[in-house]
Amino acid sequence: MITLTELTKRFGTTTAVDALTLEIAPGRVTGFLGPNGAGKSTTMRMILGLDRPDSGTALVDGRPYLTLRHPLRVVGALLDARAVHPGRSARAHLTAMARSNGIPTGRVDEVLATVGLTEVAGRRAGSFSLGMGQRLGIAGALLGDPGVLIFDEPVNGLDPDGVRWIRELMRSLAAEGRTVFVSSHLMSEVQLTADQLVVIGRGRLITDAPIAEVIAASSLTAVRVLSPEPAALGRLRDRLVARRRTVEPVGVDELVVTGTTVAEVGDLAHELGVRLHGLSVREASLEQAYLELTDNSLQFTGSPVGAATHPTRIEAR
Ligand SMILES: Nc1ncnc2c1ncn2[C@@H]1O[C@H](COP(=O)(O)OP(=O)(O)OP(=O)(O)O)[C@@H](O)[C@H]1O
Repeated sequence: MITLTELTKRFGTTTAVDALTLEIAPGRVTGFLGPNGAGKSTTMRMILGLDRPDSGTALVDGRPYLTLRHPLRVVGALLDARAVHPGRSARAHLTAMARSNGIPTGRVDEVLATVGLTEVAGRRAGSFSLGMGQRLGIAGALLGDPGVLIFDEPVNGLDPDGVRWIRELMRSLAAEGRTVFVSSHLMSEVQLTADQLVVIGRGRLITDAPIAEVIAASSLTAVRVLSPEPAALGRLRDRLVARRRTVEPVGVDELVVTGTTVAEVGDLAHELGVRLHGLSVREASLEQAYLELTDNSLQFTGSPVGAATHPTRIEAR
């Protein structure tokens, strides 16, 4: 469990993280999203004691990271896969980490096998490809068998096999009851991997909800209703409008409703005795839902190609 309370970090006049209050629960993968500069890395760095909050607290299993006697046994992290001594072998790197955290060195070979690096364990980490470096970073995160895992952009630069491997690893870590907190800019990947979504913009919390709810709440998610009885369909429309749902009639026998669910429309139709010939949902993609959510919090935005201007900074509204 990770608990953030009013967590705040300023760099000069920039408030990178702004009174963030949040609980990241065990047993599921929580995707951490936000536009560039939203404060994701800074939040992760504060959880790991690498940046000091100006105010508020970040606790891992109820304690500040810096008070943990053997931190790797509580929380494992992959922040920057290049943060490895290039002259050391993968095995020597992990062995040094294990020793400094009171972890039996026999564990090193186990994690090397888990991440598929056994064969190259004696090679210098500096000679590793990007994907091998990511795997080594993940081996380090898993070394202490921690209950909490934090990954910052773990699939950056990986090939499709590597991406799938990380997805399956994160799912299995969560299924074992661990807390898995992962940032990414790849929406399709987050949609496949995460259960819960935390979105921040300009350092502030925008959303903390299950992915399915975020998608259902998008204005681009719509329920389509077909009925052979226009008058009855009109009654259904009136009732939905009274509930402040957005209803768009298509001809006399069809409605497209947003801000609702199939269950709500189906139940209402049943209650009003409306005969239905079709009830289906057209789901927004996570990317569409995310873009709607972050529309107001983009810090840097480009102009359409051809407009010949440079990216501009948008001031807070
Ligand atoms: N060490 C630092 N010194 C000064 N400003 C910083 C520092 N670290 C981060 N910032 C600023 O804090 C804000 C949040 O940055 P952060 O890297 O946490 O965002 P992010 O959401 O991880 O972005 P990205 O998706 O681009 O990685 C940005 O405005 C950034 O420029």
